[in-house]
Amino acid sequence: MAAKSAKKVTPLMKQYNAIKAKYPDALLLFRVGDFYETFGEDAIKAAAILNIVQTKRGNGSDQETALAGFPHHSLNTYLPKLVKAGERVAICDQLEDPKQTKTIVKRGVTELVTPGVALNDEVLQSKTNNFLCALHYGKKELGIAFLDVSTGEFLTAQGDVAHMDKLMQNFRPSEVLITKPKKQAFYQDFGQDNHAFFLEDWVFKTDYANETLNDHFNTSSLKGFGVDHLHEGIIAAGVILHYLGETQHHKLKHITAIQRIAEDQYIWMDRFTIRNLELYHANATNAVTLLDVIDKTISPMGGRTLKRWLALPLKNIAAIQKRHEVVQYFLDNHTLHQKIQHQIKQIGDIERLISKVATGKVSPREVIQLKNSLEAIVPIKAQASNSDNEALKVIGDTLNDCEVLRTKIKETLNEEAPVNILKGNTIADGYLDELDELRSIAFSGKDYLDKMLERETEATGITSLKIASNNVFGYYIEVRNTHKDKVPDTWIRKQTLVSAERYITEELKEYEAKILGAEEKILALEQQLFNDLVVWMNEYIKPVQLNASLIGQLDCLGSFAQLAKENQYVRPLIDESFDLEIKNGRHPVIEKQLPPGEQYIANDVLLDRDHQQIIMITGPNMSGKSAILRQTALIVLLAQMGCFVPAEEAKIGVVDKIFTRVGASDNISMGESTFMVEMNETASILNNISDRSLVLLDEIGRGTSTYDGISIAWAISEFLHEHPGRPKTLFATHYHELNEMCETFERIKNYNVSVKELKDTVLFLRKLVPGGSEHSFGIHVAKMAGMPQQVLYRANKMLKKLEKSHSSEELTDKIKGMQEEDELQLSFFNLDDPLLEQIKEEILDIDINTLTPVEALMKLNEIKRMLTRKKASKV
Ligand SMILES: Nc1ncnc2c1ncn2[C@@H]1O[C@H](COP(=O)(O)OP(=O)(O)OP(=O)(O)O)[C@@H](O)[C@H]1O
Repeated sequence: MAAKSAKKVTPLMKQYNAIKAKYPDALLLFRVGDFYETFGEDAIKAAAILNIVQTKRGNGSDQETALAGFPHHSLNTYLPKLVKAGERVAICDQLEDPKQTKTIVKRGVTELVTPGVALNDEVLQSKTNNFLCALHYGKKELGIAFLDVSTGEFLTAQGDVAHMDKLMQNFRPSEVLITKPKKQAFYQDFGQDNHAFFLEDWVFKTDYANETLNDHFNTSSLKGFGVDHLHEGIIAAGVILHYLGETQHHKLKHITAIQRIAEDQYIWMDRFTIRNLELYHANATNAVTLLDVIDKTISPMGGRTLKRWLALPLKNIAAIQKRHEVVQYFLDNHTLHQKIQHQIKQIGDIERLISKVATGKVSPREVIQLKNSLEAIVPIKAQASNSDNEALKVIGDTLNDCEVLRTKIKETLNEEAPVNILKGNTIADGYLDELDELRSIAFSGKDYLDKMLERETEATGITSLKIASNNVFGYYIEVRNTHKDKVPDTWIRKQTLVSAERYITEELKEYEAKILGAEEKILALEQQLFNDLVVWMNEYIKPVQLNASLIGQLDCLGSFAQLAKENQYVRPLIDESFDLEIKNGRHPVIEKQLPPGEQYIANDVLLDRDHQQIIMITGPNMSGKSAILRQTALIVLLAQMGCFVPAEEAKIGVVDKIFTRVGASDNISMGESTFMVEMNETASILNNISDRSLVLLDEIGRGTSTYDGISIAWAISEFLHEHPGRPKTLFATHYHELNEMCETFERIKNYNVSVKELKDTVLFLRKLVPGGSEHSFGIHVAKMAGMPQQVLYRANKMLKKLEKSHSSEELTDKIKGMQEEDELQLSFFNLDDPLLEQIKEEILDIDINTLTPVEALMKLNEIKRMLTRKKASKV
C-alpha cells in the first residue's frame, strides 16, 4: 500500500520537477506558502551552507527526499550566503494569488542569481565592482567583456592569452562565461581559480552578438561605441547580454554604453608584476597591500574608481598632470578640500541606486537616499565650479544638479518613506487629493468612533460602552453584563466574554467596510504612484551615472590629497624625458609596517638612458634590495595614477610598461620546471620592452646552479644594455660576479645596500651606495644566528675556495684537499671523533651550487646543534 502511494507524485512535486529540469545547474528555491523550500540534492547543499535543519519528505518510501526551507521574508539573509558559497540560485515564486485559484498555484523562476549577476546589497561589496566576464576564443585572438550589472559598466577588449589574463587580474570577475568546447583550454590558460560557467557554443556567434547588442542599445551598428572592429570582444559582450536574459534580468536600461578598454592609454603591467607588487592582492594572508595603504576614499564610487586607477595608471602626461594639479589645489586650499570631503560623505552609492531604479528593484527609502545624495552634490558642484583650478572647474560644470529629479522625488515621497512599500506612508501628503481623502477616512476614524460612542451611550443609557476592534471580529461594541438588558434589538451579538458581550451594528459594519476599503485603496494607489515615479526616473539614468563617475574621481583626488598630507608625499614631476630621478624615496607599504620607533631609510634611485641605464644591486639577504626595487615601481605607478609619491623629490620620464620578475626561491622542491617558468617569463619581458619600460629583476637566475645562474643573469643584463630601447633596469642579485659587468658595459652601474659588520652581528644600514660587493653574504646570516667561531671559520674558508672553483667536478677534490689542509685547525675535536666524521659527511654531501643562503643557514644550525649536544655531553 505504502509503495503504491509512494509512486504517485503529488501535483506540487510534479510542478517542482518540471521547473527544476529547466535549471539543472541551479539551486532551486521553491516558494510554497510562506516558505522557500529546497528538495533533494539542493536541500542537502542548502542545509549545509545555511546551517538550517534538513528534514525528509516521503516517510521512508522509495520516493523519500531531503527537504530544507526557510521563511520567505528571510530571503535577503539566506540568498547572499548561497551565492557567496558559489551557488547559482533560481528563485521560483508563486505567480498568482493562491486565494484566487482552486487548482495548484502557477509558479515560475523570477530570477536566477549567480555570483557574477548580483544586485543584492548583501552579496555586493560597496567599494568593489562585481564583474561578470565572458571570454571568447577567436581564431587569432581572444575576446573579453566585463559587466557590472549593479553599476551598469560594460567593457570589452581583445588580444592574446597573456593580455586577457592581465585583464582578468585587473577586473577580478566573480564569474566567467566560456563555451563548453573550450573548457580544457580555459583551465589550461587561466588556471582553476575562476568561478567558471560553461555555455552552449551557439551563443558565441558574431551575428547573434551584434543583434543582441544592437537590440539592447537600440542602435543599428556598434560604431558609435568605438568597438565595432573588436570582433571577438563583441562576441564576448553578446554572450554577457544573452546570459542576463537567461538569468531573467530583462530591465537593463542602466547599461547605457559599451566601452573599449583602451589599453594603449595605460601602463602595461603583466600579471606577475601586479601580483609581485601586491597592488590590491596580498601574497600572504594578512599582508597589507598598496591599496590598503593608499585608500582614503569615502564613497563607494571613490573606492571603485581608485581600484580602476590603480589597475590602469595613465601614460598621457597632460592627463596625469591634471590629476596632480587638483591634488595640489586641495592641499593648498584646505577648507575647500574639507568641505568637499564633508559633502561626499553624505553621498550614498548613487551608481548602484540608479541601477536599482532601472531594474525596478529600488525601495522607497532608497529613492529618498538617492535624492539626499543628489542634494549633497549641489554644494560640491558650486564649490568646484567656483574654484580657480581648471580641472576642478570642469568637474563642477559637468556635475548635474538633477534639480527636476530631486524636486519630483521630494514632492512625491514622504521623507520617512519605508523600505517596504506595503508598510504604507510612502507617498507624501498633499501629492494627490484622492489619496489624502482616503487617508482621512482611514486614519481619522478615531474621531468618528468617539462620536458614535457618544450617540449610542445617549440612546441606550449604557454608561460603560466601549468601541474597539480585533483581528477576528473586526469592530464591535462591548457591553458589560450588568447593562445587557439595555441592548437594542438591532444589535447583533458576536462574542460572549465572562463579564461582557460584544455586538456589531449596521453603522459599525458600514464604517468598517469603508475603512478597510480605504486602506486597500491607499496601498494600491501608493504602489501605483511609486511605480510611476520609478519609471519616470529612468530618464535620469545617464545624468546620475555621470555624477557617480565624477564624484568617484573627485573622491579619489581628495583621497590622494589626504594621503599626501598624512604621509608627507610630494608632487612628482612627469615629463617626456627618459630619466627617472627619485630622491629619498620610500616604500609606501613597508614604511607603514615598521615597528614603533623604527624609521624607514629613504633611498635615491637615478636611472637614465645615457649613463646609468642598469643598476646592479648587491647586498646580503634582508638588507632591503627588494624593497628598493619595489618602491621604485610603486612610486612610478602612484605618480602615473595621479597620486603624490613617498619621496622627497621625484622626476619621472613617463613610463609605458613595468615588468618585474622574481627568481624562483625554492626550485629544489619544485624541480626544473620552476626555472623554466622563470626563464619563460623573463623571455616575455625581453621580447616586449620599449624605450620607456621599467624593468625590475630580483634574483633572476637563482633557480639554477650558481654558474648557470650567473651566466643567465649576465646574458639578460647584457641584452638589456644592448637593446636599442635602453630600458631602465634595476637588478638585485647576490651574484657579486655580476659586478664585473660594469667594466665592459658602460651604462651598467654597481650599487650595494650597505651593512656594517660589528663584532658578532651585522647591522643593516639599508642605504643604497655606489659600488659592488666583494663576497657572498651567507656567512653574515650565520654570524647573526650566533654560530660558533670554528664553524664560521670553516664555512668561510670553504665558500672562498668554492667560489674560485669553476666546475662541479672539481668540487669534490677541492673539498677533500681543503679538509686535509684544514683539519688541524679544528683542534677542538679529536681527529678520530665520530662526530667529526659525521660533520665531515654532512659537509661533503652539500651541493653548494644549488644551496640557497637560507638552506646554508639551516645546515649550519644543524651542525651547531650536533656540536652543542656534544659539548653538553662532555660537561
Ligand atoms: N629602507 C628600509 N628601511 C627600513 N626597513 C627596511 C628598508 N628596506 C627593507 N627594510 C626591512 O627589511 C626587510 C627585508 O627587506 P627586503 O625583502 O627588501 O630584503 P632583500 O635584500 O630583498 O632580501 P632577500 O634577498 O632575502 O629577498 C623588509 O621586509 C623591511 O622590513
